[in-house]
Amino acid sequence: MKIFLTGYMGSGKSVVGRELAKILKYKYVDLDDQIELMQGKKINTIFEERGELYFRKLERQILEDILAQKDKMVISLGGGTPCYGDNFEIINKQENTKTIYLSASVAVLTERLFHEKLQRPVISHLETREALEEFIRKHLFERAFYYNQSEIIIKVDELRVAEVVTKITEKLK
Ligand SMILES: Nc1ncnc2c1ncn2[C@@H]1O[C@H](COP(=O)(O)OP(=O)(O)OP(=O)(O)O)[C@@H](O)[C@H]1O
Ligand SMILES: O=C(O)C1=C[C@@H](O)[C@@H](O)[C@H](O)C1
Ligand SMILES: [Mg+2]
Repeated sequence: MKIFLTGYMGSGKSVVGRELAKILKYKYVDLDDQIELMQGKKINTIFEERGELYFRKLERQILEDILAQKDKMVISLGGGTPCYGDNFEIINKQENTKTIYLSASVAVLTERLFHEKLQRPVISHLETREALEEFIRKHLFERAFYYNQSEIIIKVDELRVAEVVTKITEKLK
């Protein structure tokens, strides 16, 4: 089985995905890390040098590579991956996949991302907490349409990472 984690930046796809893979003894792939590895560049640099569209094409290519692999895997998608082109459709078309939306509130995302926005080119220009919150509110509203197409939805605001992992393993039974 391939388990795909979806959700907004800061929802915990990477930290939860890594732990979930350990517990299930599945291979772990972080789509963003994979892009950086293949390009030998940070995502920030790719955005700066080539722009977002180029990044989205890379993201799509790597998603296709992952889908072609046979291993049992946990895949942490990028925050935008399910929202571009037919990325979500090609995931759902595959047999034996589960998609899981880590759903966090605007307040929690703002709190987490304010300290980490510089690694994330989509939000790095937002200087104040208020500007970041306003941006996330609108952006999450647009993107939630895609994230909500995931088969399992976990509300993560009140949960520690280990608790999110436990919830997921229970829902997978
Ligand atoms: N359940 C949680 N409780 C507390 N902190 C959390 C939780 N989940 C994630 N975090 C923290 O939030 C930050 C963002 O998490 P993470 O990098 O996993 O998000 P992401 O969904 O992978 O984001 P991106 O889409 O940008 O890759 C990290 O500092 C992480 O430790
Ligand atoms: O939400 C987004 O559009 C992004 C999220 C990150 O995971 C990275 O894929 C990149 O920073 C873009
Ligand atoms: Mg991540």
